[in-house]
Amino acid sequence: MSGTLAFEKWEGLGNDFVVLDASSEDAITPEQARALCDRHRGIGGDGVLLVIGGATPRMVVLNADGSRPEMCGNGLRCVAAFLADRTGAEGLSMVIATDAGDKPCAIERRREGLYDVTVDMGHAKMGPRLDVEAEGRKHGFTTVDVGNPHAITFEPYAEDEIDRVGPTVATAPAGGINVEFCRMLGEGARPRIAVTVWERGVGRTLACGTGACAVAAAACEQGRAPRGAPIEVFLPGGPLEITVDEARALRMKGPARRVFRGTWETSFGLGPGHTSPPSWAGTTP
Ligand SMILES: N[C@@H](CCC[C@H](N)C(=O)O)C(=O)O
Repeated sequence: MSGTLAFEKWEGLGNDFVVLDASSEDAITPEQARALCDRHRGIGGDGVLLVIGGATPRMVVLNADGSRPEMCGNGLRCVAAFLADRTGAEGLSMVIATDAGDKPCAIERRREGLYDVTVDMGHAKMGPRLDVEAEGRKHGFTTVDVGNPHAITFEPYAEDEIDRVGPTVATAPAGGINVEFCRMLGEGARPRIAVTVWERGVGRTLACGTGACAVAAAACEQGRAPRGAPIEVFLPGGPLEITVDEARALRMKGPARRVFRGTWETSFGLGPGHTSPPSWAGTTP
C-alpha cells in the first residue's frame, strides 16, 4: 500500500523531529518511524512526534529506533511551537498531554517559524545509583526520572570514551536509560554545565531537553548549583535554561524552529489513525 505523508520537520537545538498530525496513537508503526527517521533513505530525525488534536492536544514520541519513550523535552517545545504556528499568535499558553503527564507551555514567537518555549516539566525524582562495568572498570551514575529515565555522571570522560561507554550504560537497565556526561563550567550564582548526551533509542544527539532537566536536578542535589535560579545547560546544539525549585519542580526554556514542510510519497502505507491536513501539505517555506 502506498500513500502521501504530509509532515513538518522541527528542531530544538539540533534535536530534530518529523512532526505529524495524527488522529490516534497508532498512526504509524515502529517500523515506519524508523523509516521516516532514516537519514539516508527517509526524512531524517532523532524521532517522530505525533500530534493528536483535541481540547488538550497530545504528543506521542517515537525514538529513531521505533521505541516509544514517555517524554521528550525538545520535542515538546517543537510540538507547542508547531501548534502555535498555526494560530499566528505572537504569544500563547497551552497544556500538552504526554505519556508523562500534562505539561503547561508558554510560547513566544521570535520570527516566522522560530519560537521560544517555556515548559513546566513536572518534578524530578532521584533514583538509585547505577553502576555499570565497561572497558574493564566500574562507571557510577546518579539516576534521575523526569518522566523518562536518565543516568548522570560528573566524572571526566573523553569524547571517544563516551561513544563506547554511552551505549553500554544506555542498555544496562531493563527498558534502557538516557545517559548524560557532564562538566561544570561555572558554579555559584550563575552555574553553567556542559553536557554530552547518549540517548536511549537514538544514540548521540545534539541536545536533550529532559536530559538537561535531569542534569540540573542532579547538580542541585549534589550542591553544585543553587535551587531557584536559572542554570545554563550547554549541549552540543546550544544552551537550555533550566530552573529547579526546592520541591524539585523543573522549568525549561529554549528555542524551537521549523526547518521545512513537505510531503513524502510513501511506499510503506500509513496506520489507521494518520491524517494529512490539506492546509499544510506540500508547502515549503
Ligand atoms: N531528546 C529528548 C528525549 C527523547 C526520548 C529519549 N530518547 C528516551 O528514550 O527517553 C528530549 O529532548 O528530552
